[in-house]
Amino acid sequence: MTGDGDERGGGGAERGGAERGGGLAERRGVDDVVVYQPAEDSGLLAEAAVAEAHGRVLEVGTGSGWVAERVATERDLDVVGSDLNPHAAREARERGVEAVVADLLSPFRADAFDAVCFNPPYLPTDPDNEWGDWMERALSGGESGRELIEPFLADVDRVLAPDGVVLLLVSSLTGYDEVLDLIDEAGFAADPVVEESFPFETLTVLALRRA
Ligand SMILES: C[S@@+](CC[C@H](N)C(=O)[O-])C[C@H]1O[C@@H](n2cnc3c(N)ncnc32)[C@H](O)[C@@H]1O
Repeated sequence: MTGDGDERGGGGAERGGAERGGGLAERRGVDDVVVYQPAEDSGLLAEAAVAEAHGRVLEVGTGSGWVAERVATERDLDVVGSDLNPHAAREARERGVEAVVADLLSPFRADAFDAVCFNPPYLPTDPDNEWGDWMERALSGGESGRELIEPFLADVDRVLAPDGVVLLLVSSLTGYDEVLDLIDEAGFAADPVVEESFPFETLTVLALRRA
């Protein structure tokens, strides 16, 4: 998505549980529900994944499940979505996507996937301004913008089958060259698949293959 955190979330996220402070939503355990809804970044990841994915596919941070659903239906591939946010996993399942609650790649076994897609939370965020809710989890990449990208890249080789591909969305706000360095350190070579510029950022989806 384009611009700052509000713009990224404003078009892309839906806030549920309107009643707060002990209201019905909180009593039902759904206070502060936020699931990131498809936006420009989602569209770019879907375009790249439809073009490049093969075999068994994992979408990390699936949010609404919209990207995973597109890959499954347009390519007739077996796709699993995962998200730290249980409300997202549920929404993805309601869309027909097999989805699980997971922290990045931790529960998945070695060599499990032929393609792994990720549109990470990537906005650099001042720690004093972090909201600590599901919206912040969907948007914030911590102070550097790379706090989710770093552990993802450090572990993704493990779950990737031979000849596997990783499709990673990168924003210029996150530090493109710094992400390329992390990719290199993780033993991958990167090729841009799709790229689009907006007033405040350029979004690129990179295809990573073992160097
Ligand atoms: C920018 S949103 C992308 C959502 C969806 N893939 C899309 O493109 O529309 C990032 C997603 O990553 C999820 N997320 C954040 N931290 C995570 C973690 N540690 N493990 C898995 N998912 C995480 C968020 O809940 C959110 O759904």
